[in-house]
Amino acid sequence: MTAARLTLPSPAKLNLMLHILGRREDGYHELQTLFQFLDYGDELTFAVRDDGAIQLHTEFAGVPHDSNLIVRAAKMLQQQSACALGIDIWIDKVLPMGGGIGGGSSNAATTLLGLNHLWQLGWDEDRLAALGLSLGADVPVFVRGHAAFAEGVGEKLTPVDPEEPWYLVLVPQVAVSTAEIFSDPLLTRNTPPIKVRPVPEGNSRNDCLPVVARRYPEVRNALDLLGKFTEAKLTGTGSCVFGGFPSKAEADKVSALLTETLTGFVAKGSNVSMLHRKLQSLL
Ligand SMILES: C[C@](O)(CO)[C@H](O)COP(=O)(O)OP(=O)(O)OC[C@H]1O[C@@H](n2ccc(N)nc2=O)[C@H](O)[C@@H]1O
Ligand SMILES: Nc1ncnc2c1ncn2[C@@H]1O[C@H](COP(=O)(O)OP(=O)(O)OP(=O)(O)O)[C@@H](O)[C@H]1O
Repeated sequence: MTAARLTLPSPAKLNLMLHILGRREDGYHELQTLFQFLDYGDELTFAVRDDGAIQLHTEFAGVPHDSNLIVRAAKMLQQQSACALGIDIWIDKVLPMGGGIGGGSSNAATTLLGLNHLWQLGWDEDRLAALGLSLGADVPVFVRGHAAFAEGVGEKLTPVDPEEPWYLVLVPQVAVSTAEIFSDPLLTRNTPPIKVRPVPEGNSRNDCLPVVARRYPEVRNALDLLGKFTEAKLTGTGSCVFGGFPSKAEADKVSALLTETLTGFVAKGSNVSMLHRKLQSLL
């Protein structure tokens, strides 16, 4: 019998590179990006209710429950599967919002996979990923749970296995709006598509970086600081900045230099998301 209560991780992601190829008629941008997970994230706890209600018990500053991706994912899955059960949800939120590390999208994916399990719906990954895409471009990769080269708006995924270094992720104290960056007239939108597979070395650029760095001095500072120790990169549309290190000790050493005004965390890169490792262990 399936347990009626479940705690699951909701990991962060990094975009190891991000190219913008063009803009579609609906305003969304065609991308090529490389996703890898971090062994670092939020934790969601779910408890089944039999009255059909969907209740999030943790308050989010600035995000009403009706627009929270956790609640939206749960309601959409309940509706589309015609499930009569409900759910109580709690979250231990550690991922910064508007940081480009996919917290909201990851929470939505953890909710979809957790409820599929607890409500015993038997939906396959294709169906859950398609539902996830309607909630956000980054949701499908979290549903699939494997590092991937992504195309389209992020939904055409090819699993890949890049190196898994330790990362130091800097968290500038500013939230960047993804929509605002994608609508900036100065954004580069005509990078030629990479046609060779696997993606050749040296394609580590993020096309959003010049626009984000121009708008946010906090992000510029973080890039300058980390750039003294390793190649410093922007994830997604920011605000987080990251760099890889061969060992935890080396990442920790740089992390120890951070001040109260610029914080960060050290985490291992992972090609199989910790959500999927946990779900696998339940089977
Ligand atoms: C930048 C990335 O984080 C890279 O992983 C993602 O592409 C963004 O994914 P996301 O946060 O799930 O984005 P969504 O919530 O789907 O979109 C937020 C807004 O960003 C813009 N947007 C997003 C993705 C994309 N490929 N093109 C866009 O133009 C759209 O204006 C959209 O209204
Ligand atoms: N469960 C949630 N967690 C975080 N943000 C949420 C959630 N639900 C809705 N949001 C909204 O989504 C916005 C983007 O949050 P998110 O944490 O996904 O940003 P991000 O890391 O920049 O994402 P991405 O890398 O996908 O662009 C938040 O500012 C918030 O308004």
